[in-house]
Amino acid sequence: MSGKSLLLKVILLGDGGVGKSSLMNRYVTDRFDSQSFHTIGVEFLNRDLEMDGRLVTLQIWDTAGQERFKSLRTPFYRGADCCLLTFAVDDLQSFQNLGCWKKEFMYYSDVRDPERFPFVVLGNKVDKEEREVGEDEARAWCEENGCCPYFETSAKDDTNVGAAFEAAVRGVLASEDPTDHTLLSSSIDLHGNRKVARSSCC
Ligand SMILES: Nc1nc2c(ncn2[C@@H]2O[C@H](COP(=O)(O)OP(=O)(O)OP(=O)(O)O)[C@@H](O)[C@H]2O)c(=O)[nH]1
Ligand SMILES: [Mg+2]
Repeated sequence: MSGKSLLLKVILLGDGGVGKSSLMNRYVTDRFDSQSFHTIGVEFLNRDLEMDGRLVTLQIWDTAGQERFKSLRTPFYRGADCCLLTFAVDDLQSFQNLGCWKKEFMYYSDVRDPERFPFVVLGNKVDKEEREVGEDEARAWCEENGCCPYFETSAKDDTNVGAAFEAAVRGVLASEDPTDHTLLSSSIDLHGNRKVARSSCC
């Protein structure tokens, strides 16, 4: 296994309140807060994982879904390797807005190859009894919008959260030349302090 870690930037988009911050926190810290506050602007957390013998550092960017924060979040779309479009299954409007989120991402991210860019769709809050969006309906949207993978998740119950983020990594590794990505290498200095050096391979 290579000692260098591939740095992948994934970005969580979707309406305010669908659970983006909760999904990121569940995946990175394995915690859930039933009283979480709306995000202002963007926040990010890293998680290391191993996929098919490769070390990957997943840099998860969590954005504010509320419209009033649009100008704070859009500058962070550039350089994303994958976009996780998120809605809540108990909120029809958040599902109907998926197309707008995709458009907003495409407009501001300026991706090199829009046809091949990997999206993953997450229908969150499946632990809730009352649903406004059926699984079939969500899968049909994904089929019509580039056949992106779909996951029914619950940040609360930890349902499919890891699977969704891992699908994002698989999507990136399958869609692009992985040598395009930034490599992080661990090195030891002469004084014995461990440091992380950032180096680009291209
Ligand atoms: N039942 C249930 N509640 C959830 C789930 N995920 C998030 N929530 C709750 O939904 C509310 C909003 O969650 P957030 O994670 O803050 O939503 P967000 O998408 O980050 O919202 P913005 O930051 O405004 O864009 C909080 O009260 C969470 O506790 C889930 O899977 N199930
Ligand atoms: Mg948030």
